[in-house]
Amino acid sequence: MTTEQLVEQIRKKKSFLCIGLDVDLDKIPPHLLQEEDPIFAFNKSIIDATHELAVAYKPNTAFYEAYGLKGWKALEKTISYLNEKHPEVYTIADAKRGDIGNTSTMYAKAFFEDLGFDSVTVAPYMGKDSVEPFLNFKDKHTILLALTSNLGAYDFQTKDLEGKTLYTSVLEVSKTWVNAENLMYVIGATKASYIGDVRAIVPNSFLLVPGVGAQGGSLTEVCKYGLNEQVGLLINSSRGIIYASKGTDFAEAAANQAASLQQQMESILNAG
Ligand SMILES: O=C(O)c1cc(=O)[nH]c(=O)n1[C@@H]1O[C@H](COP(=O)(O)O)[C@@H](O)[C@H]1O
Repeated sequence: MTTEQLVEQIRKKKSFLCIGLDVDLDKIPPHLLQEEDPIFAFNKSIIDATHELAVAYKPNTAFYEAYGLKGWKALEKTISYLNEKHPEVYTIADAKRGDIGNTSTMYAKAFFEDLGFDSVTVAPYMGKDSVEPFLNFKDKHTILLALTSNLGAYDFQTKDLEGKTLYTSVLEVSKTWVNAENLMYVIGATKASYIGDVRAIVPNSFLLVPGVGAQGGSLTEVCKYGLNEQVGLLINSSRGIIYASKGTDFAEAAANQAASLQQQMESILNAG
């Protein structure tokens, strides 16, 4: 999906919500465990109940890899379901990959060609030649970790490196890479006060912002500093939406949580 198509969906749905499909068999409603594929059954119900409220879905691959072959099959079924039934929805493989060039090419093929995701999260640590193989794919986005939501972000990312912080270097340098227009950046919602500095460097880039909900980030604060002319934000919530109930009403409860965020987003967009 192109950036323009994503923006069109955001305007149409009045939402820049991304729902994280981080499926943990210990947390899903127990009655689903009797299904042949409980992970897919859970995802399908969540998607069916929320697809009009969200513009994107982000399965974090750890939650699928943890269940081996069964987990990977459930991931495949989930992305195929989204691509076939809801092609207007933007999809993110949260895999945080990145390696030497020929290996990154294979990662990119796995997520873009084999599975058919619109985007993948990538770590910038190994530099240009580890990221450009992802950027070579047309109409696909590479979402580079810049300033993450966790406490460990302060270990390296905000440290001074020749007069600038490491994360600002990541933003400045990556902007110069081949097909940099295919880049988006991860900025944690818990780091809202830094978003003004981020926007000074990448005013037009989309930011994927996880950390609203379970991690305590504020949607209003993120929007205050992060919105741009094309909206430019995808706000992710995983646990806060998908585990709203452990009962048979789990999909409805998830939809209520998603609707509450969508309504706040609509008011923010109307006010802008
Ligand atoms: O790349 C990510 O999506 C990500 C980056 C980051 O800085 N922080 C972060 O929480 N995430 C992911 O975003 C999701 C957040 O989930 P919740 O805290 O349950 O909403 C998880 O899949 C995380 O792995």
